[in-house]
Amino acid sequence: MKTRVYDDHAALSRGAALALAQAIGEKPDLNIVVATGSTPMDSYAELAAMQRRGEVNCRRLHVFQLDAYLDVADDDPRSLYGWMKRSFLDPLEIPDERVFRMDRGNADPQRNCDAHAALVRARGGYDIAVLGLGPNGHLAFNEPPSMRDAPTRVVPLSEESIVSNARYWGGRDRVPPLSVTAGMDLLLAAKTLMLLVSGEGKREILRRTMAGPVTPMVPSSYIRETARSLVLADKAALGESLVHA
Ligand SMILES: N[C@@H]1[C@@H](O)[C@H](O)[C@@H](COP(=O)(O)O)O[C@@H]1O
Repeated sequence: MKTRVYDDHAALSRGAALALAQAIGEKPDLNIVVATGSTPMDSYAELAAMQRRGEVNCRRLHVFQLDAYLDVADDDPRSLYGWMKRSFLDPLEIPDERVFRMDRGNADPQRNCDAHAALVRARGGYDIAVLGLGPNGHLAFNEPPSMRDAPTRVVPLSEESIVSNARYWGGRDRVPPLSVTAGMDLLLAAKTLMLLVSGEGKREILRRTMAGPVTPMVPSSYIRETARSLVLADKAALGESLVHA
């Protein structure tokens, strides 16, 4: 695991966009899986601004969906696909045929998960995973406890995730209770795993991610086991002890 420290959220977003642009410049059709959530939104906007200036071309990327709420249709604006479309696919002008959704059309959602994981593997795995850090250390919707080899699967949302997503749904009772998520196995196998972390509210869980025990109770702690992981964090998230570590 490597760490890059940024002064604030704006610098983190520019740094993440630059890192992505460099990788895309080297391999324009790379396989990327992208988080929704608030943290990476400005990074995606920076990347889109770079594309408008002709500094990067993201139109040939292969984009994989990271997670989804079960039983929420893709055309619902609150779906995670809808969020990815607005924040990443549309601004970067990525055509539909280069996007791999977590197809939830099958009556058996686990079969969809298995098929999606097989597709990711058949296409060579993720080159880049852009991830956010859940309040309880979840990556995508790999809620604690999740082992390092947890597969792509249906997962009930944890209480922490329900609370943190309640603002998007108009109250905790309206948050969909089930999700599908890319597995820890796929995410940890990414050639580059970028974890974006911003703000003081993430300080304690980032400390546990980087310096606590490696444990299924903090799924994000497994990123320490691979040299292919990169934490991009602002000083507010890192706090004094980790900034100077
Ligand atoms: N399932 C999503 C994750 O993909 C996201 O990365 C994380 C952090 O979200 P945020 O960046 O808003 O803190 O929580 C959500 O529940």
